[in-house]
Amino acid sequence: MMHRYENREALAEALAAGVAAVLAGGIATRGGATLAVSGGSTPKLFLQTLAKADIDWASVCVTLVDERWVPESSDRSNTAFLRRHFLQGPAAQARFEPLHEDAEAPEDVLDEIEARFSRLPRPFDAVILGMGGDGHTASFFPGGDRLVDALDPAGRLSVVPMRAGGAGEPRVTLTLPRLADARFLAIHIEGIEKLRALEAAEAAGPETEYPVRAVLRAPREQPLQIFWAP
Ligand SMILES: O=C(O)[C@H](O)[C@@H](O)[C@H](O)[C@H](O)COP(=O)(O)O
Repeated sequence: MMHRYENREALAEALAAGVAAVLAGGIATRGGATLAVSGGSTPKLFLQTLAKADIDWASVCVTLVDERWVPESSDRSNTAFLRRHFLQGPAAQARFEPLHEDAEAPEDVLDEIEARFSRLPRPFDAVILGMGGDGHTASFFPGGDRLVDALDPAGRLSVVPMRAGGAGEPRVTLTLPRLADARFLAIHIEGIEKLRALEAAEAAGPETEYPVRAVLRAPREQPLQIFWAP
């Protein structure tokens, strides 16, 4: 289902209101809620808006859909981005589950990260994905060395490392099955270039070409929500 807004402010307000309602619903019915968000640049305004929502943030667990393997002191760190733009004000009460640990390579600590994520409630209440102009989402990059594992709908892992030409540093990413069963699943994109890339991804073709296809094609009870503004 496609939601188009006149501008990015209106999109941020609408998406934040929708996610806050989903989280409040999770808290009311299950006593807690889980939210996985994307890094990159697009989510900043949405996250700043969501952080002010009047919900019981202490009952919310927040995590990332993917992380760049850099220390938190790096301006490439999605964790640092979240701490700066989201885990502030009321939302500072949320519990943050990091995807990164202090180690040279993701493989050094992968078992610990996998174990932590396997203990989180499943499915997530809300997952908000971004998308790159090359059709990647989370760290499902075209040409990624673990792309097939990450997109395996029957895969049992929650987290895989990923290296790809377009990715910069090594990444860790939640896997397709861990993300695609979210109660509320959204892709948030802005700008005409990303809209065109999404349209290209909606056409027939292999998932390895535009990995976001795996998300677009995942069978779901509730429709995937796409949020776009120019
Ligand atoms: O860590 C990351 O890089 C993201 O989670 C990634 O999947 C992001 O959503 C897209 O690359 C879009 O990024 P922009 O919003 O910066 O265009």
